[in-house]
Amino acid sequence: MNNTNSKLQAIRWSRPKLTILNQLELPHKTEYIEIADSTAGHYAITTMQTRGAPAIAIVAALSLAAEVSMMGPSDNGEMAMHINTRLDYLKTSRPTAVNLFDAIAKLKRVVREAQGSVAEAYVCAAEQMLEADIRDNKMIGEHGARFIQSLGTGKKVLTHCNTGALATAGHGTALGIVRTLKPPHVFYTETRPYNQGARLTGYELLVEQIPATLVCDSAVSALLQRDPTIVAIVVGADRVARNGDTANKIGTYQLAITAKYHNRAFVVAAPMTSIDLELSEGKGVVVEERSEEEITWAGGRRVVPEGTRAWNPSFDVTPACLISAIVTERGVFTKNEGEDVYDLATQVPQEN
Ligand SMILES: CSC[C@H]1O[C@H](OP(=O)(O)O)[C@H](O)[C@@H]1O
Repeated sequence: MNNTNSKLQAIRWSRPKLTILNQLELPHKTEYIEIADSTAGHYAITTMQTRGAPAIAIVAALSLAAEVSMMGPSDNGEMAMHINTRLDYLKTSRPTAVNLFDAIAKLKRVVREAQGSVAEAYVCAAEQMLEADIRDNKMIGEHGARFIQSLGTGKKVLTHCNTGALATAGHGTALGIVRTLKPPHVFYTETRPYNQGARLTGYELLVEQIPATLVCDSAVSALLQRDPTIVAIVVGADRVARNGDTANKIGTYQLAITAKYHNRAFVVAAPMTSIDLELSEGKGVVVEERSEEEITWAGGRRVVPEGTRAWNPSFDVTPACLISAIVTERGVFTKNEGEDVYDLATQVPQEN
């Protein structure tokens, strides 16, 4: 149900059992761990055993679906109160990706409007999120591939972080465009300090047998200077504001700057679940800051002098003026002539 390649199923759901691929162990070990309830779901998200804006929302929703499925018959009122309390707890797992908050708001509405069993209504809604994400990603892949091809045939692209099947329910967003496009070559960044690129995107591209080269985050400007056939940088998103400002993995902003300087397209791939139409601009995004140890330790030991301090923001915000196009499942959106910002509330057709 989740995606075409079983090696790349980040999330496995067969009611009432949820298992996730422990991404802290990749690429050395392919280990699936069972998530039996919302406490385990919160832990898996906070520790980044599972990560990626869409995947975070889906694992949160399904972790509570697993819990609810095992609770047996209960009063609808009590079940609704339990579900809402646990959804509020899951909200505290990570602050930046809007997908989690969007999913929780939708699930609370399902509980409020349930006609029969609240538990059944909740579990069905959580299951539908898994299926919808794959559908959306396939559409993003189609729209995005066509857009990149319009920039010139047989061109190479560069991507950042991991936005593939390991960050979603399957196929992926920016890496979903790469999967659909199948460019002659893909460059991907390490994406320090968690190394989503080196460990996860590299793993996906090797499994899919797409020709690719890993580069350090710091090598991208030199690479664009050296290789004019890299036609676009394609990245994912954790939260896109109404004006197009985009919060994404740390390092994205400087990729957008160098893309602009080297006159290459800078493309954001974002399902509607990553677009926050209630946020007018990027200034309002809460950027998660993670532990210094994610930078100062590696392989279980300190790799810097004792006493080193580190700043470890997990995301940055790229201004809309640096973004050439925003690819969603509903189409590709560009800024109007002479405009430095988008108006996604009017540009993107709303769900009927
Ligand atoms: C389609 S994944 C979107 C987004 O999530 C990643 O962050 P993290 O690995 O910390 O969860 C990265 O920012 C991706 O671009």
